[in-house]
Amino acid sequence: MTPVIRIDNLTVAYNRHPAIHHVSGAFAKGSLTAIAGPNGAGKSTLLKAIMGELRPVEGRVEHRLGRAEFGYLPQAAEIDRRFPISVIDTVMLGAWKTAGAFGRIAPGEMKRAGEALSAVGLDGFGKRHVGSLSAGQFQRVLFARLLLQDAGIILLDEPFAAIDARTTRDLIDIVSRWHGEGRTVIAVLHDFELVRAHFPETLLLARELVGWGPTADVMSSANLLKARAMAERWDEDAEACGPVQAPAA
Ligand SMILES: Nc1ncnc2c1ncn2[C@@H]1O[C@H](COP(=O)(O)OP(=O)(O)OP(=O)(O)O)[C@@H](O)[C@H]1O
Repeated sequence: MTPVIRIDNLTVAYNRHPAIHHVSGAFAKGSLTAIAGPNGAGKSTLLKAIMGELRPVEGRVEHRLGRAEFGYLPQAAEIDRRFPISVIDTVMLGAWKTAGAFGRIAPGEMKRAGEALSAVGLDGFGKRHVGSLSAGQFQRVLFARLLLQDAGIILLDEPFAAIDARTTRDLIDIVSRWHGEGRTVIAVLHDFELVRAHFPETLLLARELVGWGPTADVMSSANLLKARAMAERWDEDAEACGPVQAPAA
């Protein structure tokens, strides 16, 4: 295995309370990994630490990748869709890597944005305001933006939450295509059926690491029980840890 991201004894805290604690391991280049675990297990925190958005209080995330190599889909709840922006302009935000000085759009990017919208089944939606879309349509737009960004590492936070079965199927097809193209995909998921059906690797988290490896091994009944017990124990016992965390520069 060729590791593309190594995690070494990683602890991330909010106001000195650890959200994830002493996590170590590595993501192989081209792997497709689910991050699973109970509510509050630290899944989103781990994703943000991998991106460099949160700074560890202990340990480190190691890679040799620039910011442009990371494509990120935040949780839907973190996005304000009242911002007055069209569908096509939202997709074009994925082209920032190739945008010139003062955000000038490189020739051909508009065409690629249209193609990305087609690929997610949203032909003809370009001029619509994002606030007018259904949750599933908006998620398709965010996938189109990732298609345009063309990143080597794709981080998805609950990409299939609150969307219907057909949209989920279509978006899983895109995830599988990214995997087939050799990209490294890491997705936070709460739906264990989806994890078992579509994700070869799983990182099971309950603030501490419960297991990390082939999904069939990691998602055992014993590990899931352990994860639940660990999460409940942490809720009661979470202690202050390390210095106050500063936001990443
Ligand atoms: N900005 C923040 N400030 C303070 N505490 C936070 C912040 N973000 C998350 N936390 C806390 O850190 C812990 C881990 O949160 P995180 O969102 O990473 O978990 P999660 O596994 O993604 O949860 P869920 O499945 O509910 O989305 C939780 O106890 C949460 O309340």
